[in-house]
Amino acid sequence: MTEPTRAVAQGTFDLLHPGHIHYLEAAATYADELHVIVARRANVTHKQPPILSDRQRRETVGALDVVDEAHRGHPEDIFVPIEQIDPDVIVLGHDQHHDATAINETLADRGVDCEIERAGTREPSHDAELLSSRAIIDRIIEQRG
Ligand SMILES: Cc1cc2nc3c(=O)[nH]c(=O)nc-3n(C[C@H](O)[C@H](O)[C@H](O)COP(=O)(O)O)c2cc1C
Ligand SMILES: Nc1ncnc2c1ncn2[C@@H]1O[C@H](COP(=O)(O)OP(=O)(O)OP(=O)(O)O)[C@@H](O)[C@H]1O
Repeated sequence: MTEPTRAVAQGTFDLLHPGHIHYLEAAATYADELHVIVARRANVTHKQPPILSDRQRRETVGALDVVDEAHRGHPEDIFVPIEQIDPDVIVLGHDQHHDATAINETLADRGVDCEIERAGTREPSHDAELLSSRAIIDRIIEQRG
């Protein structure tokens, strides 16, 4: 019997919304199993840190039907979980700043044979739909602050 293929998605996943679901469902189409790496709070330096703890974000993402396993990210070396999961494909989010060429070079250096793909964008389906954790926080501050 052949081994199931594995896709990896990754991100912060603070305050889940339909944009996250869209990304995870898109990533799941690339393989038999979807593994998600949830970024450590200390590594979220390109924007405001998440409201929810590392553990809560991992447990919530892991409870979604589309996700086979959610992993807490490594604190120092983001390629350690990748080496452990040994995916067939890493699916980047539509707006993620990561450079696919640089990731490919590191994967080759570390002996991981893996493709890089990029998921598409989910547009709002109605006026009030919020597809960003930051936008949800702004709405809370505006309405309850
Ligand atoms: C291939 C890959 C592996 C990653 N692994 C980790 C990890 O082990 N630990 C971690 O804290 N973040 C990890 N990240 C997440 C990044 O550190 C970054 O915080 C994340 O991409 C933020 O995405 P967002 O702005 O879409 O939430 C990884 C990112 C990539 C592209
Ligand atoms: N509207 C969307 N369409 C497609 N993918 C999305 C959408 N929103 C988020 N994602 C994807 O979900 C993953 C995790 O996203 P992240 O945790 O950064 O959420 P976010 O809501 O975009 O955050 P923030 O609002 O704080 O920037 C990323 O790969 C991101 O590209």
